Amino acid sequence: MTTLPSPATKSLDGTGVARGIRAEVAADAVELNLAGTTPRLALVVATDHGSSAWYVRQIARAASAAGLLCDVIDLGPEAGPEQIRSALSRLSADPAVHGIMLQTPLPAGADFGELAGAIDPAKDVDGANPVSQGRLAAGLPAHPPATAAAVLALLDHCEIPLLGRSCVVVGHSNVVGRPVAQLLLRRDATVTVCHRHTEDLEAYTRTADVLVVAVGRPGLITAGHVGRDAVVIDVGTTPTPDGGLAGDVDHAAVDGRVRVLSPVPGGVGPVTTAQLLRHTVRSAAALGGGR
Ligand SMILES: Nc1nc(=O)c2c([nH]1)NC[C@@H]1CN(c3ccc(C(=O)N[C@@H](CCC(=O)O)C(=O)O)cc3)C=[N+]21
Repeated sequence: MTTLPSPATKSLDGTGVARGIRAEVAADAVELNLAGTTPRLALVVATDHGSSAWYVRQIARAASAAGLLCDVIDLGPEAGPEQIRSALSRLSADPAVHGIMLQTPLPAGADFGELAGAIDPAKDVDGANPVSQGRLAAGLPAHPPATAAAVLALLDHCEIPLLGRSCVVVGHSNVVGRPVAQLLLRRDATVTVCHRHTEDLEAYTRTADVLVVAVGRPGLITAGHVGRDAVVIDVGTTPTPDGGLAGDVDHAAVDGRVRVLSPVPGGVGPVTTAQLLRHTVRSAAALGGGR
């Protein structure tokens, strides 16, 4: 009997996938512009958090390169809930705006779900309104959160089969874990959702053909948590003291053990930004009107 060599791990190229999506978005934006609609995305910011500021700059740059307009409405970290709500309501009523995103984190006392209720679901390009989340769960058309959509875009890019497969999602946040589970269910995967109170996490994650981890705890997933041949999507992005980013997966420990692994940085992150733009051109096409 010979021992099989450990499988080589393929690293997912999120940057390349994002580039492809941005090219599609740019082509769609040309068509929309010719038809008289310039897709317009509005970002509402009420935080001075570094990760949000970085993301806002990134979105603005990618939007302008793809032929979309992007407005940043910076209300400052002291903004009150009513101020945020009225900005979202005004943008929802503005026919020139096709996409609206409320950045997290929010000031203390502001509830994300409550405020996102003021975003017109037709413009809710980051799937934040509880109505969008409900529609997603009910299998109705809705934009999923961009990060959740990015996870599926990466899996689809590699043609990972989902129907009937064991998919384990670690993390049950409204921005990633829950909507990813809903998207996987829509594809008839067998979905298990684990979270901070799950006992014996490894027992679940080891069974996964596809493992999606989105909790924000570096090193949570290590060699004992993954089966050979698993496809692992690492959604964590925790800043490290040296100015880098750490995912939730111990990449050195699982490398060579799993079949596919999405890196951090360069995995889900860049696809998230591209997906937000994709949702915006889709909304612009559906809404039309107003330049
Ligand atoms: N409502 C809401 N939805 C969000 O999705 C949301 C938000 N608020 N607030 C801020 C955070 C931050 N965020 C990132 C997206 C992409 C990268 C990204 O592309 N990162 C690069 C690397 C960045 C680097 O090198 O520093 C990567 O992963 O390769 C990072 C962070 C989305 N956020």
